[in-house]
Amino acid sequence: MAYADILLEQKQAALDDLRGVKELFASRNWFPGTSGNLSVRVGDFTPEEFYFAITASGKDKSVHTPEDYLFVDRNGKPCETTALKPSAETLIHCEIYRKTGCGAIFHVHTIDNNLVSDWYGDQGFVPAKGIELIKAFNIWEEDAAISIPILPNYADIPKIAALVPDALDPAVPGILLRNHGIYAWGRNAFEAKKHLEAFEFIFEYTYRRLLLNAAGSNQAR
Ligand SMILES: CSC[C@@H](O)[C@@H](O)C(=O)COP(=O)(O)O
Ligand SMILES: [Zn+2]
Repeated sequence: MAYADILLEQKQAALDDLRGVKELFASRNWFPGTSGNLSVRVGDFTPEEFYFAITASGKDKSVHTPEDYLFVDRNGKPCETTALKPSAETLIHCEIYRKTGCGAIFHVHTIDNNLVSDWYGDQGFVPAKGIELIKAFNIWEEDAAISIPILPNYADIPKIAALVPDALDPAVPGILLRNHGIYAWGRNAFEAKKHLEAFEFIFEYTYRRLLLNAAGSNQAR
């Protein structure tokens, strides 16, 4: 499917999704200092050809302007003539779409995801076990355990993007960049938001659990 074949209504629906999520996440202070980026895919998907709307780079994501988003192709190149630059991290979105065929990807920097990704950075994953919110990933097994992958936070984004395919765990719709933030995705904006919220719950839980452990409060367990 060519970009020209994507209906105006489909593009508008993607922009509406992005606007709603951006406003909500901004209200949670999930975009400090212009950090974070959001994207929603439009039209049909094949790994060889797909398109998505993504936040423009360096914008204040706590306000709405006519210059907040642009459409790009599978290589992260703008589909229409524009002065806007796509997110500096667009290539990571491209790689996640290409490998998973998902419909939306949300990236945020929070204190919790930074601290936890750094704490477990050397081992390359955050372990999570027996936390109820794991069910948000459609994992219903009792006392389930997952590992959330952590990639190094290279300044060179293509170098990070190249690591994405091997880091992906089909059961876990997210990847951390060490001391940077998380990418979470889903089949659509609703599911990507659900997954992101579950990850952030797990990171806050993990952080507090580590503090409790350090305080020796769980010695009976
Ligand atoms: C301003 S700090 C955050 C950036 O370096 C980057 O990690 C980020 O998430 C936002 O980049 P952007 O190009 O606006 O999408
Ligand atoms: Zn970032």
